[in-house]
Amino acid sequence: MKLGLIGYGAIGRHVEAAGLENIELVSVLVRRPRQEGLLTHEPDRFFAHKFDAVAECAGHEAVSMYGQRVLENGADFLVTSVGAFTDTALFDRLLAAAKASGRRLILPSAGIGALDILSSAAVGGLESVTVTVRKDPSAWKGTIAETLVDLDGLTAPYTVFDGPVREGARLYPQNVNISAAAAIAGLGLDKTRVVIVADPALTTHIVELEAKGTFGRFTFMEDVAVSEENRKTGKLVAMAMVKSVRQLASTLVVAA
Ligand SMILES: NC(=O)C1=CN([C@@H]2O[C@H](COP(=O)(O)OP(=O)(O)OC[C@H]3O[C@@H](n4cnc5c(N)ncnc54)[C@H](OP(=O)(O)O)[C@@H]3O)[C@@H](O)[C@H]2O)C=CC1
Ligand SMILES: O=C([O-])CC(=O)C(=O)O
Repeated sequence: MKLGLIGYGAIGRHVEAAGLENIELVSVLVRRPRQEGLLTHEPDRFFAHKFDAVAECAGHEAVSMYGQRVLENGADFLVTSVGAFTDTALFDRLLAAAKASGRRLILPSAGIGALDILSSAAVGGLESVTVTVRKDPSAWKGTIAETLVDLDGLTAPYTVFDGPVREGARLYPQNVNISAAAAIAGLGLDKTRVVIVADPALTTHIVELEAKGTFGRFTFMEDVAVSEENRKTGKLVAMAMVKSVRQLASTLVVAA
């Protein structure tokens, strides 16, 4: 199968570098102008290829700029920047494009676990779902958090957001896409709560997911090393994308 990649940063580079059996990576779309190897910044060059699947690891803007084109050209679209779907019109447009072309919009597990339990529990009905994301203050640089608190001066944990995922994932587009994935798997973007914390004691990303429903309840916690390339992104995300891409061409699929 032929794969396209959008984004060649902390996530995309690792997908390119990974062994992908039965998968040929044919082109990588980036933003800053360059043409080297498989890389191009020109969308028309990228879309001149025929893909079976395109994996986005680039950001919300890339989902809205290229998602429809990917699906209309007959490829499945794997989205890591799931927070882009806080824009309902975009989400509906991509779902309609996928349906019309008989392809799939795939939301990989990426930086969060337990989406398998959550989506199973949603079948029977959920009462409450909360995602808590804690990162060190540097991860919140360049975000609206800088207007709320002096990130460099923090000596104790500070909650920079507590509310519905639809708002939190829009305000922190590079940091809490996992909350949008959990919301879409479970109670939806408006009823799922996200708590976002800058914690100066941390050197890792701590993510907690708590859910209650007809099935019972579960709590999930992960303590994830920070990627060297991007302090906003955990190392698990690239590993998970390699797993999700490999599954596209794999005979055995675990945790689908
Ligand atoms: N679901 C999840 O668990 C997670 C999702 N994410 C999402 O993944 C995204 C990428 O993360 P990460 O790899 O750490 O980010 P990086 O900043 O390390 O890399 C981003 C890459 O995307 C490219 N890019 C950005 N915008 C565009 C665009 N409009 N068109 C084409 N290419 C573009 C950049 O191009 P260039 O090289 O030219 O600058 C760069 O190669 C995040 O912004 C976030 O939305 C991140 C972490 C977890
Ligand atoms: O890797 C993480 O910490 C999760 C992340 O950035 C995101 O969901 O956007």
